[in-house]
Amino acid sequence: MSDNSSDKIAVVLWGANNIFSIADAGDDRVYEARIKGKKLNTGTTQYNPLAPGDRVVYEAVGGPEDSHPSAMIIGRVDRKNELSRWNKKRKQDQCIAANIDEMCVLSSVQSPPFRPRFVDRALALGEYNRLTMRIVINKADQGIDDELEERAAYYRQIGYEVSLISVKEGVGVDHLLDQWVNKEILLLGQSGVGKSSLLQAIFPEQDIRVGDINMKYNRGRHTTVLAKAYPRPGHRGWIIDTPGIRELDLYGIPPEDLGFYFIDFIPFAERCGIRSCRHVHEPDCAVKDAVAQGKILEDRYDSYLNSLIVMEESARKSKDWNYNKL
Ligand SMILES: Nc1nc2c(ncn2[C@@H]2O[C@H](COP(=O)(O)OP(=O)(O)OP(=O)(O)O)[C@@H](O)[C@H]2O)c(=O)[nH]1
Ligand SMILES: [Zn+2]
Repeated sequence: MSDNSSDKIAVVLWGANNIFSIADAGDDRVYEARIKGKKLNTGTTQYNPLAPGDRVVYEAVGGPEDSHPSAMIIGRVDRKNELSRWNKKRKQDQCIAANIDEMCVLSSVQSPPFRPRFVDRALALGEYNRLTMRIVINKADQGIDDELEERAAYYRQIGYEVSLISVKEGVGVDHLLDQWVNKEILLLGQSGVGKSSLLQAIFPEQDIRVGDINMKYNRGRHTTVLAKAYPRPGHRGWIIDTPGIRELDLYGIPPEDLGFYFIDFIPFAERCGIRSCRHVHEPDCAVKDAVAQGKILEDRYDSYLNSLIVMEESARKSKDWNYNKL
């Protein structure tokens, strides 16, 4: 549905078992909300009708004096974009977050070491979903070696923002926050890179241990809180944490299209001898030539091959794989 000027609109912060936490910038309140009539008409077949970042039209239940305000959700405002994944158990598409202004791929210099495969997979997924992306490398206090320096320079050269920060030493965090004013940011990162530490630094008054939510609403059911939005003071933007995302797969992308989502390949791929070139063993492959000439970073090509093998494997194995999502 599209929003009407008289509607009350709130942002979904998170949800579990059809109970949603929604925040209205207008009255600066957070409501515990349920869907009116149990089912929301969203026009999609996703497992979850709402995800963090969704704008919803709602009606407050009770008065403004209520210390635990509750609400009924009447509709969902059309999404400008979304990131979803395949829920293997339910065999259904599951939205991680909606209306994302920037997807931030968080990694670290050491412990855990910088993982280019994860970063490149995340970038491909973001490209596929037409998201704007930033790479943030935390733990800069541990010292950046030449290899990582080269990698960061390459990412910048192909068009991604790269930020080097140290949450521990407070370096770079304020600059990031300046860039994120009035934006909705989705944070993705592997365990241990400092995602909770970053969130805690940004929201010192919040208790970032997300396990609590799961325990409260998760008894006997198998719902994981995939993502949770934190509104910045004064609703000057939202930051969405993804505690329930342990791994990323390139859901939705047909393996033969993967090359389109490695943006540094695109100018070369147009010159490949075969139109449907996968840039593996095909003759006259301009992408492979560019790798040999150092125009494409070899390690990015390794990331591509690595993902392609995994995707082709799972496409063969699984009939659940939804090839024709788009
Ligand atoms: N040296 C250094 N250590 C950091 C920095 N930021 C976080 N750490 C440490 O890295 C470890 C992991 O940080 P967390 O914030 O728990 O990482 P996480 O990404 O939330 O990991 P999970 O909780 O497993 O998802 C902790 O011991 C932090 O103190 C940093 O900038 N520099
Ligand atoms: Zn090719």
